[in-house]
Amino acid sequence: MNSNIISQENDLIAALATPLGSSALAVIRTSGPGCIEAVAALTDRPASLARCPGGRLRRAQLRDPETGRVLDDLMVGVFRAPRSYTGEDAVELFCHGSVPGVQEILALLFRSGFRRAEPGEFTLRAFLAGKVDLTRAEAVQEIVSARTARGHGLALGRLGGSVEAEVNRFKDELVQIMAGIALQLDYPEEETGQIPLDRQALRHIREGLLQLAASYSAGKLYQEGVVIALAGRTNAGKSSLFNALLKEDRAIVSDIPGTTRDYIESSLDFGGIPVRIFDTAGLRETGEILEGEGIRRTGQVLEAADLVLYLVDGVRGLAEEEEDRLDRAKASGSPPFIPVWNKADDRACLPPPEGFFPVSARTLQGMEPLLEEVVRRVTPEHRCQEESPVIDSLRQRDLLERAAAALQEVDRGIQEEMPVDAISLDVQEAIHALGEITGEVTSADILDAVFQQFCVGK
Ligand SMILES: Nc1nc2c(c(=O)[nH]1)N(C=O)[C@@H](CNc1ccc(C(=O)N[C@@H](CCC(=O)O)C(=O)O)cc1)CN2
Ligand SMILES: Nc1nc2c(ncn2[C@@H]2O[C@H](COP(=O)(O)OP(=O)(O)OP(=O)(O)O)[C@@H](O)[C@H]2O)c(=O)[nH]1
Ligand SMILES: [Mg+2]
Repeated sequence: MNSNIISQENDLIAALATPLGSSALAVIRTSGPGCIEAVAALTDRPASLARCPGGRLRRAQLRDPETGRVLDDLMVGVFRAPRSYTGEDAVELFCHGSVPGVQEILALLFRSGFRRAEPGEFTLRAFLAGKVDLTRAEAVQEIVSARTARGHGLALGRLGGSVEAEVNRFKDELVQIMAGIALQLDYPEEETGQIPLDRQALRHIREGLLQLAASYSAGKLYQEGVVIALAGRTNAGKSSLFNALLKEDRAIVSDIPGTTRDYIESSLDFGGIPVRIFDTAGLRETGEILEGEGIRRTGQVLEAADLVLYLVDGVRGLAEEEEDRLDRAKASGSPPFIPVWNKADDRACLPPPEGFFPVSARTLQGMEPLLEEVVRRVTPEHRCQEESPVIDSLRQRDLLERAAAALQEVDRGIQEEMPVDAISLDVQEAIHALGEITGEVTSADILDAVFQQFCVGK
């Protein structure tokens, strides 16, 4: 990875900001000092574009200056420093969404003084220009990768500065406390012998930090989601339940055991949690080669699953080897599973054993309690209040925990009546960690690590 991306701040950069594919429009983003003139020189109206005020759109033809060939008839968005996303001069090209067309335009830009933007480089520049703090910059990528409306809403809140505000509030309180300590260090003669540190206030800040850190489990859940697999013996009704959950006729259902030969995957939104759900080949001892491979692949899916819905055909009942399998899974706790008693609509259905959820994939009876249980099982213990921000960055969580640990040291220091200057070091450590979250204090390595995770063009 490019580790000196920050030192190339003045380069002209360009990237496609939309997916490469056939579409109504495609957006190519460019940024850097002089980029307006550089793009203008590639059009049929260079003078007018070079004089174009910021925040305006102009229609133009893009031409290859060497051959005079027209590459596209497009709209050009002009932004003038510092009033742009990056804080630099910037130009956006709204072209026709043609794959070869877009590729030709990018190639022209790369021959004309632009280089390909690194992942996240536009947002990195916005951060370096002081347009956004690091939590908002991270939120930009979190918005792009959100998979449910809920995840998207939480990320939008972070872009709006919900995490930045909260972290700065904690930091300001600590800076106040630090100021009190500094005063005491400056005027030791006025020392009362009593350290003017409000332990209660410090504890309160520490709890707030830990609560925000703990919100990561919820943030991660809404962002990354969970994997749920349907398992059970052949004919239990896995594919029927899969179709019922997806509300579409996706998997083949038949009364022939072994209908599903390989796993099938789909996506669902379970109360805002993005779910990847797998229907698998039914489990049974078999000598048949093809099915044996299907079962091997079922094993792989089950291992990777966060939660397994284990289906039993309630008409047939539990097989002996099945009871053993469930007992073992229960004892080891892995993979976590919910036992489901299917075909409850059938008059011949046996009463469900203790702990089983009776359902019918056919009539959908019993689905509600089952789905509630699924959501309950995948939701982390920590449920945050609706208004409080939820973080989705491991980096931010680690720094919050580091700040909280430093405050614990402060508390210990006060209790053990350590010298004030020693205690102040831990307060400073906490302030420093919070400053790293917002990017107030940071290093090139940290920035590289953060922006590497971005899309190109963001
Ligand atoms: N065409 C386009 N759409 C976009 C973006 C973009 O960069 N370009 N965005 C990118 O993610 C998002 C919007 N975010 C943006 C943030 C700041 C500025 C900007 O130019 N800010 C200037 C001027 C503000 C103004 O004129 O009112 C500034 O902050 O000074 C633009 C978009 C989503 N939609
Ligand atoms: N009465 C009743 N029949 C069901 C129900 N669910 C599934 N079936 C029937 O059971 C048979 C097997 O269903 P599938 O969904 O294909 O079962 P499976 O577990 O995917 O089977 P394999 O892919 O072979 O492992 C089909 O004939 C379904 O119509 C149910 O809730 N009630
Ligand atoms: Mg099946």
